[in-house]
Amino acid sequence: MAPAPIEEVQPSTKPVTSFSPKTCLELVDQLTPDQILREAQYALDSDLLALLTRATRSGATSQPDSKRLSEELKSHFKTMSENAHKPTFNFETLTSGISREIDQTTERLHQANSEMEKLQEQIGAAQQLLREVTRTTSPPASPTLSTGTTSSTPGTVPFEKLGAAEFVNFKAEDLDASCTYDRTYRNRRVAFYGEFPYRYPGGHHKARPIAENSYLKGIANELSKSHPTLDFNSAMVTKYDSPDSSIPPHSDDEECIVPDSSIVTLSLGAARQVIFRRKLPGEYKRQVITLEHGQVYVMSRASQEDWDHSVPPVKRADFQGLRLSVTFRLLRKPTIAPPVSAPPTGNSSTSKTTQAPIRKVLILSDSKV
Ligand SMILES: O=C(O)CCC(=O)C(=O)O
Ligand SMILES: [Fe+2]
Repeated sequence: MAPAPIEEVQPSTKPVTSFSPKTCLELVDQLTPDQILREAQYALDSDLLALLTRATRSGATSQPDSKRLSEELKSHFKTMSENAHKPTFNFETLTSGISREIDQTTERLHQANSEMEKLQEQIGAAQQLLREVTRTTSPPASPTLSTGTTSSTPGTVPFEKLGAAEFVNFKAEDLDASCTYDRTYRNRRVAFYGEFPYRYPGGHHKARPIAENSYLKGIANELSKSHPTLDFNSAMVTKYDSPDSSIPPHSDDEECIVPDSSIVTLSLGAARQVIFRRKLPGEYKRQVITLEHGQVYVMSRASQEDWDHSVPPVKRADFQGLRLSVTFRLLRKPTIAPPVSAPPTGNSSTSKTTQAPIRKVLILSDSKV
């Protein structure tokens, strides 16, 4: 059977009236449910009407064309129903927009990071330059001995050099011959004499009084006579008898040295250098003194917190021979730990010397070894 011809449908002849959105809403409010349905149907029809009009105008009366028209209608309805459920914003557009923003921000972050790295490099170079300039241009500090219990300020030096006259007649060889050395380090020997034992990182010495009428006693007596304010109760003789003989950087900061006392060193024999370094972080200062025979230098115990000192090795060709130093210190009376098994006495007025327990500590500071 031949398909019925499609009648041409005239577009709606309804008069076109324009309403403001407000009026439209008011009108919709007044419609009954049936009227709303009819209006919706009309809106839908007007789309269909337009399609049918287009199809008939183009003479689509044959079967294949009517099939095409029906396909077109189906696809039209499909699109309409899909659009009806689509959200008002496009999710994909939104996410791709956001990821583009993220990419741009990340790129800007990378640029900022590399700028920051460049700046840090420049700051490092500037700091290095400043250190160099400070090292080469800082004027020598005035030789003010940093004494007292507080730490020294960068402007002061940790030693004071005293005159040599009183000790020039003492001989390094004679002192060496009269000493009994009680410790031998890698390249120097040490003889300790004192009322109390002396313990430091890397070594310790038992108490051993300076013998009356000994050569060392003569030196100690001379020191007490010529510098009566310098108080000491021990003397340590160090023997440097080769170019390698040296003492590494260290501080005489042991607890057993009386905190506000002075540490006095006499140099006998060949001249050697002593190097002082300020050891606080961020502060660079170095002082070198050359000690001749008979010279004395004094350091405060407090300065040991901020400075270290050393006697470096010398070149073989520069080695001038035997040097002995004698270091006088004021040591504390050691505290005695109570016997481990002793029952509690219940006596709260226990003497101070029996209170401190023996503690084993791992010492990580530099040593005199
Ligand atoms: O020999 C010197 O001048 C330094 C000795 C010294 O630093 C020490 O015995 O602690
Ligand atoms: Fe020392």
